[in-house]
Amino acid sequence: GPLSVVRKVRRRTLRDLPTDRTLIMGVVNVTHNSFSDGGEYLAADAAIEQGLRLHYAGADIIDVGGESTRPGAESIDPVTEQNRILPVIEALVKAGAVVSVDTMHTVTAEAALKIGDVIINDVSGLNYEPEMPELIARTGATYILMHNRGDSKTMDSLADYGDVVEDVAQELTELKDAFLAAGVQPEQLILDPGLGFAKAGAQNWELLQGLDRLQSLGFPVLVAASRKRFLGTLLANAAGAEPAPADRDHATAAVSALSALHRVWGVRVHEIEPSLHAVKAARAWLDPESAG
Ligand SMILES: Nc1nc2ncc(COP(=O)(O)O)nc2c(=O)[nH]1
Repeated sequence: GPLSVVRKVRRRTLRDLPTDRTLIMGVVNVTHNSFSDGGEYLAADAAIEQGLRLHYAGADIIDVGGESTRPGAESIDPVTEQNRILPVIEALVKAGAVVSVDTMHTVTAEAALKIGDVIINDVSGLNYEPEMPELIARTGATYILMHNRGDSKTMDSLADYGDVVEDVAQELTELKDAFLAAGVQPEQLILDPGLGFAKAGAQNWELLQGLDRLQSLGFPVLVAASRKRFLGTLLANAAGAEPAPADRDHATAAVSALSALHRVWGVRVHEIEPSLHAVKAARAWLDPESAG
């Protein structure tokens, strides 16, 4: 397997990462439909190889998720989720990667935190599990608060906003306040507008245009636009045919560059190099002395 090639390396945490540029979070979705054969073992092995590929391609963080968050996706039970992702998390932590765990389940987050200093990346929005704030407060883990409404089955029907930027800012503030009230320290929190979650088409672009408003809440912001449907819509050809997700990486890199120009904390992407080059160009644009 891939672990035979991994030397014993020092485990790394967020503190080892660059602070002068937007961070690159690579995506590893360990879901049975991510891999052609659907076999769990092969999914884990392939997921570890994919995670190592992204790590060696320069990803600062590897985001490991076991549950598809596509609109309408079936929710999976935490045990299935843990069986899928804990082996992958362990291998990547041992390889020296900084890992975030994409989970809505407190039990999965707790199990992952036993492996290492992982970031908890929770897409549930205001529907977070009641025990999550206490776990985050108790462990001191870094927690990504993402704006969402409803669940994978209802979120598309909940995309009604007065002013999407103001409404998302307000709902993220409610979420943030709930976690602070549970004893979570401000420096543990990262905010995320949840592009594609209870947002339709142009609302995603309005949120990107309103990035400064979200950053004015006083927390680092993660932008996760990579390969999403609203990019496909943008790139549709004259016949209305949209490029496949894997053909949206140039538009993704453009959004990464623009996000980095706004000094966002990080961008969550499926392909590393285009966005890594994009955020380095933005850093040089903002600070020519840093251009080497
Ligand atoms: N923090 C955060 N996590 C996420 N995880 C999965 C997806 C769904 O995208 P994918 O299925 O392409 O990974 N989007 C987000 C997101 O927007 N923000």
